[in-house]
Amino acid sequence: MSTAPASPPRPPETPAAPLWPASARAVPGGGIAVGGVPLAEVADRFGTPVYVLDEDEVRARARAWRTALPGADVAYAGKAFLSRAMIRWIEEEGLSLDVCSAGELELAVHSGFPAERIVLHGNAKSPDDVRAALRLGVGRIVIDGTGEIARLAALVPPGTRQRVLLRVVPGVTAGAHAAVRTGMDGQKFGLSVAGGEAEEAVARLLGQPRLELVGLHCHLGSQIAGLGPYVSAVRRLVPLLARIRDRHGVTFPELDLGGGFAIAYREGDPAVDPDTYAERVMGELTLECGRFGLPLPRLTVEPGRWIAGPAGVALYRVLSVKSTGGRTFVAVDGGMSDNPRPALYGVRYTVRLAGRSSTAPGRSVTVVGRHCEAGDVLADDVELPADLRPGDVLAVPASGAYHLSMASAYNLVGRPPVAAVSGGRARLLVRRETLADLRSRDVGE
Ligand SMILES: Cc1ncc(COP(=O)(O)O)c(C=O)c1O
Ligand SMILES: N[C@@H](CCCC[NH3+])C(=O)O
Repeated sequence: MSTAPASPPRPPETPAAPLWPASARAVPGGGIAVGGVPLAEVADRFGTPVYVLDEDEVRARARAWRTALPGADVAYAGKAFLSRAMIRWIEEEGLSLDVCSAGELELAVHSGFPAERIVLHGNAKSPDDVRAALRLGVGRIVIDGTGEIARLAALVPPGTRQRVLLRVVPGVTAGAHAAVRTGMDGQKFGLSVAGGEAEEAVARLLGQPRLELVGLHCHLGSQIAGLGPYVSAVRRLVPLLARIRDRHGVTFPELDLGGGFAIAYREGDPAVDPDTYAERVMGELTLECGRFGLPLPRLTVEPGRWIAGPAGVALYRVLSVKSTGGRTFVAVDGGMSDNPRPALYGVRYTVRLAGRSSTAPGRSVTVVGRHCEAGDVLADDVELPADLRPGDVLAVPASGAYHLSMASAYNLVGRPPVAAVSGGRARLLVRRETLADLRSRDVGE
């Protein structure tokens, strides 16, 4: 008999987190409502698959970081999910915005986001990215490599200075999957602290009159469930700041510790709590700066998943229910084209019947997508009612981050729409990608 693997120990500062937006309610007579709107209604009105985004949840989550870290700069990482409405909410909540391409940047600025509150990242910024950043006047550009320094300086108009941060690699291993661990040497982002490349780049940057180096940046990785890695990063970066002060007589006004804060995907998963982050990480930063006689820099954090993820619920319709080889497969009308995360990182989700009630007993099923890969699995061994049938609406919580922003046109299915819910009303934010959209790009013979 096989025994279930023990769940990994949860760091004490990361409590189990709710899976659903705070507004989620059971609908009398069956189903689930979010933002005061029954999910079955959203599915009927906009079709499936459809992504539901709870506006109040996004705003509350954005505010949670600002409240936990008064005086700090909270930059939403737009790669998690970006749309005009999202940009407006983030702007109205007083956050900054982290972008990593001319595309994200142009959308933000053309949606009215103030360019001076934008931070541009990227390990391989194209000439278009850099030109757009300078033309639109972004607040800060994060230098990721030594070769970028002279190239950027050459493009800055004479008589002006561009504020920059330098992305460094503190040598901290953290993150839920190898593909999203960026805090240690041996991966493509940033410059090594241990190898000396970071200090060498600081010296070069300080020699560029058109660049104003305002601080260091690091981003350790994503879906980091504990705070230990952030504390370790502070312990590596503050001594570096002291060495820079001793060598160059410069103290930086800013320190950007990136994002990466974990959310829950399944019942019992841990998540980072902003207040505990503030206590532990600001506490450590204050202590370390005091130890080295450095003034406290203004902290920047860059939460992406933590703000957008739990505010999103994906809705699918069941297309087939099939028992074969000892398993029951429930296939839905979306999958790895709208959510590539299970295939990329082996993540498994929570799935609930959302459109009706059922008194049937539960049975264990595997919820799969409609794409042509056996790895297109949304959830393994989840309990769903035994009377589940084609046409039923299923809801997948924690779907707001890194689904649609990484969605593809695989199998020419078309990317799903996004509907915002708030105060009992639903409205379309992003329309469905149609077959006509897909055909219109195909211009050759
Ligand atoms: C530089 C940078 N900042 C912030 C983030 C946001 O990460 P997360 O969505 O895990 O908070 C990322 C992505 O991992 C990133 O690359
Ligand atoms: N795309 C990853 C996170 C990477 C964050 C970007 N640096 C995910 O879905 O979990």
